[in-house]
Amino acid sequence: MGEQSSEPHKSDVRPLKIALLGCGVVGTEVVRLLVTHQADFAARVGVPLELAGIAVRRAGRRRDVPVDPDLFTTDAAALVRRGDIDLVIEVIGGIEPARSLILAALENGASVVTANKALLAEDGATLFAAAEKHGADLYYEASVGGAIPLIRPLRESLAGDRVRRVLGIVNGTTNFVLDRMDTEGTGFSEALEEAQELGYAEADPTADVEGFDAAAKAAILAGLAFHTRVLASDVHREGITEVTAIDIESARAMGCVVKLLAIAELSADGSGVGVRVHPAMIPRDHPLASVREAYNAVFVESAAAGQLMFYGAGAGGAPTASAVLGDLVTVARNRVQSARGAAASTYAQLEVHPMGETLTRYHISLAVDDRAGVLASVAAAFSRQGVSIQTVRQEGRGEDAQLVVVTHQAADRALAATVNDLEELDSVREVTSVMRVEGLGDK
Ligand SMILES: NC(=O)C1=CN([C@@H]2O[C@H](COP(=O)(O)OP(=O)(O)OC[C@H]3O[C@@H](n4cnc5c(N)ncnc54)[C@H](O)[C@@H]3O)[C@@H](O)[C@H]2O)C=CC1
Ligand SMILES: N[C@@H](CC=O)C(=O)O
Ligand code: NA
Repeated sequence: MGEQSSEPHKSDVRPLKIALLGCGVVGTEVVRLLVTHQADFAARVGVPLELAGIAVRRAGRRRDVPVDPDLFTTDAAALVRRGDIDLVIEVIGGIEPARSLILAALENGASVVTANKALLAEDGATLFAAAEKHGADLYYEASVGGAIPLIRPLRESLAGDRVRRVLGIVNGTTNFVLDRMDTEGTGFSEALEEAQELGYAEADPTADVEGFDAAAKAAILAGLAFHTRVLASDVHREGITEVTAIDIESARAMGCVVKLLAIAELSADGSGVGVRVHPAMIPRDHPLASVREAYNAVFVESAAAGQLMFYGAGAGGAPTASAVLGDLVTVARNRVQSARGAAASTYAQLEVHPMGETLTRYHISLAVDDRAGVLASVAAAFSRQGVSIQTVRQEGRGEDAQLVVVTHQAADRALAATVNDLEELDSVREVTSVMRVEGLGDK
């Protein structure tokens, strides 16, 4: 920062008091930045912001934050109910006690900033209703894409356009793991441990590697993009635990890289949305292929704006704290002006279509017998499900014979049924790799 107020705040102005819930990876950085840049915050908001309490799970732990130790409490419920608290930052994560604490804070009239995508994608409606009822703000920029401004552009900048598709990498941990597997041949567990040490992973990293975190983010993005309500449980979800070194090699052989993608699309007739999270191969010259380490990137396609791309640090303490503090300044400014941000817009009430109806393309590698007629039997399996093949090539001979098939677009259900059929063929010794392909065009 470094920017200073040209007019120092007046000492008789009542500061806005902040309760911080959780002092882990993100919370620690929030405190550090809030304290270090106190004067800038006061200048930007118009009144000083004062950290009035920090709720932690365990008392007495040595914490590397520059504040009075008396601010720490293990009684988060009492802290959010205090009459002097204006703003609450929730960075505990998970469903409970975060939900009860946010509801109590809103009932108490405080505005809330949260990074908690799991909670928003499970029960955001209850939280937004409480914010509305009590005339408070509920902001959540850090919940998707860490530091990257995504919530505000969708909620405000694109509010006059019609979004058709959102496609991106929204989980830093899995991108970090897949990137290490691809570029350095690192094993899955080793790469995951490194991501945990760097503070990217959720408290339970299953949420990352099984795609729950990305599914929650996809639900939030889809809801905002299409003005509807989407829950994490509506999202088709596949994580990266089944991605093998063979998949990564197969992708490389076809000039692709494997990424965990989150995709939300409006159906052709606009009557519904499809929302999915799964690993997919994308061409190495696709912009998403160059998203490395824990970075995130999201494409938004809309009717008037065309294609927009948002890129940046999707995880980590300081980047996430940046988004939290951006929201904090906004809700604090609103409070100073006795104003509120716009309520959540969910008027469209779109149906969420099942994955089976979604049009996708598959890359399939098969270990096959190397004899006449095998290609015909494989092609027949595709044809039985009405799936058109774009390319097929044989690699290796004899015991090493492999067929690599890339399909045209088809309903995902037909592609999955084709894979089942292939597994039953005598001439197919093993289906060695199956993965969806994105970014090759729609046909
Ligand atoms: N770490 C990251 O890169 C990002 C995290 N987020 C979200 O930010 C939130 C916080 O994440 P992290 O800081 O990484 O998690 P963390 O696990 O490092 O920190 C959470 C803290 O909350 C504390 N806590 C648990 N129960 C508590 C209670 N009842 N009262 C007070 N404190 C309690 C824990 O002891 C822990 O210190 C989560 O919702 C996460 O999904 C969002 C974007 C990025
Ligand atoms: N665990 C998440 C943190 C940010 O949301 C991730 O890895 O992206
Ligand atoms: Na963000």
